[in-house]
Amino acid sequence: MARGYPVPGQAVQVGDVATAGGGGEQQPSSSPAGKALLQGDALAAGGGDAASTLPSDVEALLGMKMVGKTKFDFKGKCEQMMDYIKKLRACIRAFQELDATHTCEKKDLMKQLEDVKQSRAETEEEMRSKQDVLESGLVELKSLCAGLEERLKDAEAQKEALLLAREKDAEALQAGEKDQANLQHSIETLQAELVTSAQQVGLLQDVNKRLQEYNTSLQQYNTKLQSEASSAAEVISRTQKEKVAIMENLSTIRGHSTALSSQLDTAKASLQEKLVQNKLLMDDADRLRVELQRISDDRDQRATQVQALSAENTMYKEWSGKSMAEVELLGKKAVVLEESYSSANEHIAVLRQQLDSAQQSLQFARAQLSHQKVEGAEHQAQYAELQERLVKAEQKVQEGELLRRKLHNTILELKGNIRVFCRVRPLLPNDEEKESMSVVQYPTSTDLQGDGIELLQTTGGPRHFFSFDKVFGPEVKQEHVFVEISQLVQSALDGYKVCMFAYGQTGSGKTHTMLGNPEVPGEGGVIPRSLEQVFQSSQALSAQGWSFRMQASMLEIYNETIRDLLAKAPVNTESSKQYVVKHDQNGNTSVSDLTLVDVTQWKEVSNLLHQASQSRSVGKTAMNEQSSRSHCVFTLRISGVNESTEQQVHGVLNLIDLAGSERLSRSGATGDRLKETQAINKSLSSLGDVIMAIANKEPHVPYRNSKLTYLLQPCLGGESKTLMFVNISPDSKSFNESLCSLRFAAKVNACEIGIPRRQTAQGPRISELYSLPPS
Ligand SMILES: Nc1ncnc2c1ncn2[C@@H]1O[C@H](COP(=O)(O)OP(=O)(O)OP(=O)(O)O)[C@@H](O)[C@H]1O
Repeated sequence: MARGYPVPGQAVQVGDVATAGGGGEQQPSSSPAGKALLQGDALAAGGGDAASTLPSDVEALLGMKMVGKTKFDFKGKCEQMMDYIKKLRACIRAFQELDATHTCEKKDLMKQLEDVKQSRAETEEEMRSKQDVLESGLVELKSLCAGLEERLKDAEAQKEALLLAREKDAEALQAGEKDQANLQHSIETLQAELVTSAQQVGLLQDVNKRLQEYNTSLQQYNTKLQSEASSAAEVISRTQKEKVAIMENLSTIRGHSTALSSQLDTAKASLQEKLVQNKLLMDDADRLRVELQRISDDRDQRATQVQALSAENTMYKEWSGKSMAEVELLGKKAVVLEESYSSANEHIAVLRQQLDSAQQSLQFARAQLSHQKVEGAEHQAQYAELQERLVKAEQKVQEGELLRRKLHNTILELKGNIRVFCRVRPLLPNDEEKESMSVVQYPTSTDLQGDGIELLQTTGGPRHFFSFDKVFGPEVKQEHVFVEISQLVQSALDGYKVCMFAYGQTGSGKTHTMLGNPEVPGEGGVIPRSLEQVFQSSQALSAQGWSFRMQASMLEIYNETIRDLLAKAPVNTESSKQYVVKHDQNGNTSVSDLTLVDVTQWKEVSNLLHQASQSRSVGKTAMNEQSSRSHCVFTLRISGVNESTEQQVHGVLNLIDLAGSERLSRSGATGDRLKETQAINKSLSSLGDVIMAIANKEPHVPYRNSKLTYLLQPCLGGESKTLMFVNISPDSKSFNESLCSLRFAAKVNACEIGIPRRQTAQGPRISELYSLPPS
């Protein structure tokens, strides 16, 4: 830790609390002394490779013993000590440089890591968006393609239906044509038949005519035969007459008559034959007439048929004409459909081309993606490597930090000073001035960063610079504050007496720092965090044979009276008890009648803290809604035994939230509040007197002037490792109080109280047996 230590002899004022003395207020300066120390120093000479050689050297350095020429060669020992401190400082500077290098390297690595992360995130984002676009395009194309394929299917189905219909129509047409041809043929046949029938009719008419003629001739022949029969009868009569005559000539004529009778019979037979023939001819004529009638009927029927067929033919011709039109229409439709089919085919081809190109671009994108995945994997590997390096760097930084703290602690132990941490609270909404301005500034020069604080009045005037072991700004969280004190807490388990107290004006954040709000995660202050750490570490140590007994007590000093905050009876009613503070020869402090509670885990302590907070004297003041009107002391006594090594340790952890100093002129307190304020200011003033006496190395230190200073005697007198938080309100109205507090803290910081003692039988420090939680 590179910080300017107070220059002895410089004027310090402790304001209301402390009187003027030598001190810690400084002008800002970066000390070149450290560099000078390094020059010629064996450790610093390592330069760039100090990191590799330093830890073992440091261990050697830490193990170094001061040996004088003789037992009483204090001067020699002192010189060695000074030399040793110089080396340690040089070592710390080397570690700080190493630390700075590691921090830079860490920052670089973090930056690289961030860059890689960002570029990777960008690439991934780009790829993702590209992939999204392509995938959405592909999905669109696929859906379009699917739509078109569906349409194509529909069109094909339509086309097939149309082709089927066309085929059917063509078949129907063919059938129609066939029918037409058949009909034509049958018409022709019928026409031929008609012609034949007409010819037959003509023939039959001819036959009829000829038969009529034949009939007429037969009738004429009959008439002739009848005329011949009458002429034959006349002949007979004449013959008769002649018979007579002839009878006379009968014999003659009889012969002649028999001849004539036979001739008549023959004629009669021939006539009969002719009649039969006539009848037959008449029958023939009738039959022919009937036949003619049938033929003419047939002809009529055929003519009707022909007419019907010609009508049917005409109708069919009309119908076939119509179906031809339909066929034509269907053909046209088919042509149109074929056209749309071919255009759909073309469209599909175009879409297929598009799909192909989209698939190609998708493939390309996939290739790009896989390429980028490979790149991503490379980035990942780089990232992992960087992270590994980062982890290593962080480890180095942590190791360096641990070693730095160890060295720093060793120096402080050797110096025998009270350590002082300054904490500035943020401006609060209820700070008196609405537009209150901070009067606090922090030096930015690297060797003072985190250690320096400047106070300057808003109205101008001189700057007041102070440096402490650590300065926490308003933004610093509880956990970061605790990181800085965790080593000190650990010392309690090592058998040291550890005392931490918070000092500052009322409302400056003492209770916030010491107790905080343990119920809210991350808001717990030093007390809950220290106890949690102690319990955790003691549990971890049980694996190495350690068993611990821990006892907690809590008291408050209110109006110079001690009150037991863990007493069963209410604090105000147990007046009979006399709480007397005693210190034994080993520097152990006890308070008679004080309740001691065995605790084994944080939960139990948490309940105790809750109980104590109910009993504590708290009131509303003009400066703080919840002002602590007493000094509150939490004590944890730790006794540890290691059965395997027979080691014993007895540590004490004192955590004190002091009441806040306040100016009566500002607080305007009256009545009980006035009495409280006066008691608080008196005890704080006694604390200032004690500090002044120690700082001035006076033979008498007035510890007994107040209960507080008497209780804190072992802590202030060099028996314990002591740390003081000086809490500051940054508002301009609190300038004077802040200046007083800082001056007092600087004085405390300059006090040499001696080297703390460890109460243990033997063996290494417990904290060396296990690693501390990472800071
Ligand atoms: N570092 C901080 N961050 C945020 N708030 C803080 C901080 N320090 C103090 N406060 C707030 O400031 C107020 C006063 O703080 P706190 O009660 O701790 O002061 P105090 O010094 O204990 O006062 P008193 O002496 O009167 O008891 C509280 O509301 C507290 O929450």
